[in-house]
Amino acid sequence: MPGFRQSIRLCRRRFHSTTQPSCHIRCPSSCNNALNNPYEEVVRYQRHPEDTHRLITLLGPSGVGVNELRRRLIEMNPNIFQGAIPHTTRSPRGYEESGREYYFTSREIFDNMVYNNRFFEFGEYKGSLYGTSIDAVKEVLNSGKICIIDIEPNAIQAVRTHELRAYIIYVKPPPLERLRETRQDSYITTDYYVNRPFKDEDFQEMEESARKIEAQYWQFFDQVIVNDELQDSCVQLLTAVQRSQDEPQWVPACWIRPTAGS
Ligand SMILES: Nc1ncnc2c1ncn2[C@@H]1O[C@H](COP(=O)(O)OP(=O)(O)OP(=O)(O)O)[C@@H](O)[C@H]1O
Repeated sequence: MPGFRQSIRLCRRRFHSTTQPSCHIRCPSSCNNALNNPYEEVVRYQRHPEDTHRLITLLGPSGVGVNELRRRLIEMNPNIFQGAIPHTTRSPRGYEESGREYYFTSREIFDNMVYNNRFFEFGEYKGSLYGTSIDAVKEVLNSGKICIIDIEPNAIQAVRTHELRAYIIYVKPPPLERLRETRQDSYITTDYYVNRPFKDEDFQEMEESARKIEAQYWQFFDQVIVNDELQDSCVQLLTAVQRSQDEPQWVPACWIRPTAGS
């Protein structure tokens, strides 16, 4: 879905580069806000085979390869892995079908969903609204598949719920020297160019952004993948995703419903 990726990405970029609030993140009232609380009670959690899968959430600085990794994982086995279909208020193009590329909705319905906190994040790009909804994620999970989405760091709180039990994977840039070597033939999408080769300042921006994300959110990462060689990163991602579903993990205690007397 290049259209969506590009639109939401550019809408995110505008949000970061200006003070104009063009991209919005949902802040849930469930659990206490762990961001403001340095200590969080955790418990060991083992997913039961009949439980829905944990939501796989990727995040990282812009351009690091989050979307590439997500795309490759889904391509590996589309019967197991699936992204969430985004909502948009833009009109469908000839080949597009509602519920396949996007859920095409009116602005009124979209606004209603915003009002009812149904989006993890949403934003406006070229006059149209785009967003990832909780219901779209739940639809994938309820179908028995593993849902994999990418989010902005600010949306971490919105996915850390007992319903979604998000497993958060941080995609970290390798050192500058390795970025230069591995991205020689890669292209970055910016506000001005759909695709152009990476420059040193893109790498520096990526590193700066990574530092900020890590300083603020490190404690929420279940797994860190240094995206050096793409093939290695894909293997690491697949292993992490399998582990997240099949092996016991530490999760916030408030995700596990308290039993009487405990
Ligand atoms: N390990 C890698 N080695 C070489 N090129 C890579 C690697 N990872 C990603 N790329 C390339 O870097 C470019 C940017 O990756 P991608 O579009 O996934 O970024 P992103 O993290 O989703 O950023 P944004 O949120 O800004 O879209 C793409 O052309 C992608 O193919």
